[in-house]
Amino acid sequence: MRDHLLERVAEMVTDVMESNGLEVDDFISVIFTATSDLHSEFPAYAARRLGFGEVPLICARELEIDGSMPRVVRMMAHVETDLPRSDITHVYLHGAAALRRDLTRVRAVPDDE
Ligand SMILES: O=C(O)C(=O)C[C@]1(C(=O)O)C=C[C@@H](O)C=C1
Repeated sequence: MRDHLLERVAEMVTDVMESNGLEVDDFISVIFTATSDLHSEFPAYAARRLGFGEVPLICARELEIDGSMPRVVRMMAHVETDLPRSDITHVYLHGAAALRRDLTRVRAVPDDE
């Protein structure tokens, strides 16, 4: 369970970086949220293992809204980039690909990949 969370968070952080041409030094800070059914590890630990040791990180609980998708880790990154907001790629992996089909620049990876 813990390994799965660490692996999936590392996949998310890496994909956000690759999809937006970002390096660790471009990150000002990152907020992770996890749904209240996730207990095995802090998502920030996965980021630290990728070299984010000097980037301010924090983990928080997602709101428990009735009917919302379980077992989701989200990240909001504050970054230095020359990309205009419209060119930022938002990454939704596995089951989370269903969350924001309205975004125009989204890189969604379905659950079976
Ligand atoms: O983007 C997501 O991950 C969503 O679930 C959508 C949404 C939103 O309505 O904008 C909902 C809850 C999250 O806290 C963040 C964003």
